[in-house]
Amino acid sequence: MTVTHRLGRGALASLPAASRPAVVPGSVRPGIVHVGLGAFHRAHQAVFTEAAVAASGGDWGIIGVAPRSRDILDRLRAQDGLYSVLTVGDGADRARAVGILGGFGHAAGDPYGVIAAIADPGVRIVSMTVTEKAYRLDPDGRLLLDDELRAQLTGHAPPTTVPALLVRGLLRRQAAGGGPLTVLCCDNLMGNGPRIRGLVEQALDVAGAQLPGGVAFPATMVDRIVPATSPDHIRRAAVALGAGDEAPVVAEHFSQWVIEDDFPGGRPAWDGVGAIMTDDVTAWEKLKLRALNAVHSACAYLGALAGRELIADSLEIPGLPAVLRRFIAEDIAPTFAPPPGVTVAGYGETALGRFANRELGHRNLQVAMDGSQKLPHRLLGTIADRRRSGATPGWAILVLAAWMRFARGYADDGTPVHLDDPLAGRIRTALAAAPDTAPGVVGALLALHEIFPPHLAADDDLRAELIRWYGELERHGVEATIAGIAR
Ligand SMILES: NC(=O)c1ccc[n+]([C@@H]2O[C@H](COP(=O)([O-])OP(=O)(O)OC[C@H]3O[C@@H](n4cnc5c(N)ncnc54)[C@H](O)[C@@H]3O)[C@@H](O)[C@H]2O)c1
Ligand SMILES: O=P(O)(O)OC[C@@H](O)[C@@H](O)[C@H](O)[C@H](O)CO
Repeated sequence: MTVTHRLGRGALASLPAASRPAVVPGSVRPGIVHVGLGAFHRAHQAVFTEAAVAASGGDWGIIGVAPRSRDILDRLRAQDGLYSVLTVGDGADRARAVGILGGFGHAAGDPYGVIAAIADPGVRIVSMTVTEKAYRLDPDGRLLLDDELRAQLTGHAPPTTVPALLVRGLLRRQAAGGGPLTVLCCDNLMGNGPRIRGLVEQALDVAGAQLPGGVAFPATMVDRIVPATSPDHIRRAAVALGAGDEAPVVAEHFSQWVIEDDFPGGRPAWDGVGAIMTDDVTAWEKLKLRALNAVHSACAYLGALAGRELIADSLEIPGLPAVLRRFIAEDIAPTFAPPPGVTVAGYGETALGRFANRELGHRNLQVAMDGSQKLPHRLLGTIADRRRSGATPGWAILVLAAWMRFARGYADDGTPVHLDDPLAGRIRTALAAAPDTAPGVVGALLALHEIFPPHLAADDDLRAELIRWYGELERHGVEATIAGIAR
């Protein structure tokens, strides 16, 4: 099929009825500023919000802010803010346009425009999906200050970073009498609400100010697998939509959102379209980060070392699904009580089924990215909790050993693998100064206090088990190590 025209308001009438947006683009007044206009927001919060506005109304259009590159803004502006979500996984591609984006901002190019949007009284929610590293927090939630950030927070440099946008935006809003506001972090961080509240309080302190009244920071658990869009996805979206789209996102059918209901300025009727509103999201967060994200990381590091490209390929390593099931049942499940009506094993099984969705094309190297920022939230809590109970969580430690092998920068066959991580420099320096042996690598990486809390770094049993697994992976490679466990 040849697609001759591009998505935009003018193309809507020609789209199949099931592919048209639920709201007319530009027709909903903005009530949300969202920072981080990446793939995930466009396939998750934007979709929930559009459905909620279509069903129940409300001025909840979204102003999408790109923090750094303006590429996505150019693509979306050329399409009147429209883009499509390509849903894959059951053999039939489906694409539907989304029209809830009603304005744009660019933090790197026009930070004061973003701050003005945050201060606008019509805006009552500022949400974010900017990846773990953008918050500049250490694993204990301490703000990592440098001269540049300090200058941004105190108003001596343009506020282009996430902490500075939040702080300068809140102060401007307070000065303008902007009214109550909810700051909603939709990143995969444990305790994301309180963590961002702590970030804002520390950053305000540097700015010589205090948290204004009427600002809430609910925690939330977000879940939908949304890989980076590939050229093949762009081609398939155009075919499914019947119009060219330069900004589609690809996603699985599954989508889940659990949110603490603390919105002093109001919120869209997300609960009417499938979101779960709750008083306490902790059990959901632990379930998701420990029984889904950590298992995802396990697939990514073990699979990348074994030379597998996709998450779905990793699951084809003989014996790996069985090892992952034992990781979930023996190490993860004992560490928390799941939400009522959910079992950790059942949830983990569903996650494994979702990871096997080959149509997503989710690359191991994408999930493996930023391990230093992700592992504390998804893996180290499990290890710490099991160690506190006197247990040695062997499967979790195998995953950590796989990350350590991966951090060296080579797959099992000696092919270089790219370490894409904000601490890559620190990691390389630490490894270069240590012997390239199991005890040398494990010792050098455990000493990175930006990743490992002192009680784990000083745990001799953990270290010994890490060295044992690292040695197995070094001697035999991933495939033979996993096969040996299965025997
Ligand atoms: N993609 C998913 O499957 C998924 C699922 C659940 C949660 N999430 C959360 O959403 C986040 C983003 O995922 P995505 O798929 O949209 O990724 P993406 O790569 O498409 O977008 C990342 C966004 O973060 C911004 N960003 C990256 N580094 C930054 C920095 N240092 N400072 C400021 N902004 C920065 C980018 O500009 C971009 O807007 C994830 O890190 C995760 O916390 C993603
Ligand atoms: O998005 P990240 O980079 O925090 O982690 C990579 C994946 O584990 C993650 O994106 C999952 O796909 C997602 O969390 C599923 O909801």
